[in-house]
Amino acid sequence: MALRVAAIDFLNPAPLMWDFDHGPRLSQRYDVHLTEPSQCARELLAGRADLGLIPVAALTPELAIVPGCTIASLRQVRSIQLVVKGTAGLASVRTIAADTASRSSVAYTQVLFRHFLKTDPTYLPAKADPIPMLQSADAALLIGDPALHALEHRTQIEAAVGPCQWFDVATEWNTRTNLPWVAAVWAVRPEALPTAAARTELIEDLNQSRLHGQLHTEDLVTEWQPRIHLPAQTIRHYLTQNIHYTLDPACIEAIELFRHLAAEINALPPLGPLNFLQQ
Ligand SMILES: C=C(O[C@@H]1C=C(C(=O)O)C=C[C@H]1O)C(=O)O
Repeated sequence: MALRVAAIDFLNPAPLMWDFDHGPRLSQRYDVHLTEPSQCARELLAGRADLGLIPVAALTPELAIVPGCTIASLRQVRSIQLVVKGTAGLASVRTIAADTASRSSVAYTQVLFRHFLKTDPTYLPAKADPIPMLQSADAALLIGDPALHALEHRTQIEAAVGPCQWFDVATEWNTRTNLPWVAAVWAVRPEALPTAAARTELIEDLNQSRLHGQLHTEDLVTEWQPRIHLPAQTIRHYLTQNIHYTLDPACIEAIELFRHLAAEINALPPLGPLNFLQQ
């Protein structure tokens, strides 16, 4: 039976998805469903998917992280923007309209304000549409492709709502912790992979797909340009410089610190030691 996969319908996971999207090899063994990050986590946790590319904010002790792949950023991610109206900076923010597609970025923003800045803004769930968001709150938290588009349309947005300051949430985290910012990992319900052979095959499939995707950046730029309507150079830079795809020791340390701080401020339940899928 094919493994049911919940994956994210944004540009950033595209390199991880290369082998799923190109050629029949994986399409026979995996049944992929694309949705938004918060929904991927819901599907995995409800047992409607066996494997999910899920926000690190949604990890639970029952799930196992598949080693090797991540959606992270070493410094500037571009696609997680906290747009603050006016010029008074982060300290002035009392209300944030937040994209409901996000789990990790909302929790990182809560850590930023409550732990680091010692303020506690209110979050207003919103659709990813910067002008109405900024008309209804002091700030807007945009994630994924809508954030990349908003950056391209800064002038129009500021013409409608007035001058804004644009904060890159990954940079804010990295400046304060000296660690990468980690958004998502592949996670699995371990009971879906009862044999060592199945676990080894999954780890190899996902890591091979990442390596192949990273070797095909120019093909991804060509494929995504008509889909996302961004300049080729922006897509290329995003896939090669903004997003970091390897779940290395610094990323693991970052997940641990993020979940520890998020639990301390009661933004997320405590997670305990990270659980990795063993071969
Ligand atoms: C880098 C990004 O990371 C995404 C953001 C997530 C979140 O905020 O919960 C989850 C998964 C990632 O694909 C992005 O979408 O911009």
